[in-house]
Amino acid sequence: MAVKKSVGSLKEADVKGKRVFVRVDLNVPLDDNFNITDDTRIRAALPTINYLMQNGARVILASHLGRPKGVTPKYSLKPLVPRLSELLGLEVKMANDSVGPEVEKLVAELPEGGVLLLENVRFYKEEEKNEPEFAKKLASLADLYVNDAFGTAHRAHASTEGVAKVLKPAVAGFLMQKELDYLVGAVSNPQKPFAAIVGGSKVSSKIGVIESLLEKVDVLLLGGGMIFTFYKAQGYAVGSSLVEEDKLDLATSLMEKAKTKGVSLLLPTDVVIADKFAADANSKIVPTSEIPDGWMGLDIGPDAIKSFGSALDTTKTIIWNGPMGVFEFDKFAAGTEAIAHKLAELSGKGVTTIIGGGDSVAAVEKVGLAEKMSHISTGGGASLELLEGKQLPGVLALDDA
Ligand SMILES: Nc1ncnc2c1ncn2[C@@H]1O[C@H](COP(=O)(O)OP(=O)(O)OP(=O)(O)O)[C@@H](O)[C@H]1O
Ligand SMILES: O=C(O)[C@H](O)COP(=O)(O)O
Repeated sequence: MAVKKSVGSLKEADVKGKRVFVRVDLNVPLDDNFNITDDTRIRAALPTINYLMQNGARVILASHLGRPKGVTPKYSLKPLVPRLSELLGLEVKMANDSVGPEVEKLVAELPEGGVLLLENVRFYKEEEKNEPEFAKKLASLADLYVNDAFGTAHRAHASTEGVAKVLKPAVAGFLMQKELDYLVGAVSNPQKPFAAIVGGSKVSSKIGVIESLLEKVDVLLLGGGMIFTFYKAQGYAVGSSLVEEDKLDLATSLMEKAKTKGVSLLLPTDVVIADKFAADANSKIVPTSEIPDGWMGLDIGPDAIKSFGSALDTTKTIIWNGPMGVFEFDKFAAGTEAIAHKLAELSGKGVTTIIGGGDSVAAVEKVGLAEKMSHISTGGGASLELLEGKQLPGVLALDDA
């Protein structure tokens, strides 16, 4: 079955005066003083909330934060209220619970265009267990369901999946739709040539993505820690670089598969090596075939940056998942940053550039290029699962278009 992307649209729902239950992903990072350190996910939820407010809906927002076990004050959503209110230009009301009489009263008092934020749905163990009774309690609060929590759509939880089965219509919000348009639409029906750049630490966590992309792309560029498993599989010495010994055969078979499919698979020809895994390590640049004992590859080298750049120059669609090196250390961030700059440049020339979540998004944001990309996913695990060709339970449960 093709990955579902055609879902009921919010634009077609009648929302005036209606109580609308909106599942958002406000799982944002907070520091020790409960300050939000990255509000991307809050801003990404605004188009749907603003639309509902402007169209006279009574908006009930539900989200999780972190992975609490039971009621845990440190995972309360209360610290988000000031920022959310500021961004929406209205005073958002906060409930102390996510179900029950107090919440029902606050919902009943909500004016048209008003917004109520429920407390962390994961304070109830029933949420992650997707218990139908809990889903029914959530559903009883509203007249229709909107899922805009793309980042949590790979979880079959009560507020992401269970409630969509009992509260109808159940439609996608604008963020959810945009994520599906890019991560399913643009990837399954790309403008060609289509290139994928896959990095990150281990090949084991990216097998599904690489296998699925090999069916679709013309060019596959590999970077990050996983390349050393590919090099070792070809008989090269890789020093103390990250290697998954039990994945050597798999690396060989992925290279063979690329050949059979006519995919041009490029591995970096040179690497930046370090004498220890640390920000202040000594470093040098060597051809990938000449890594000395005791040294480890922590970034792709300048020749690789050049050849990756030329391979990308002729493409029309690019998807990127996973950093090219240990970009958290400045000394080993050049490869990842160069790819981010290349994609920004190509975006300006009309190439569709999609950043598939997780650390690559953090890297693009670090260099201030997020605005330049066609699409930056707000989902880590969710985007990875979509790129692997998996169905997301939170999407499957929504009405068909
Ligand atoms: N050569 C390398 N050696 C060791 N670690 C590396 C290397 N290159 C990149 N990494 C590390 O890989 C990590 C990211 O890997 P991961 O597989 O989690 O990528 P991701 O898919 O972008 O992230 P997420 O899993 O959060 O979606 C980074 O922390 C980075 O430091
Ligand atoms: O940050 C995420 O990836 C989502 O909010 C999902 O969170 P979870 O991994 O705790 O389910």
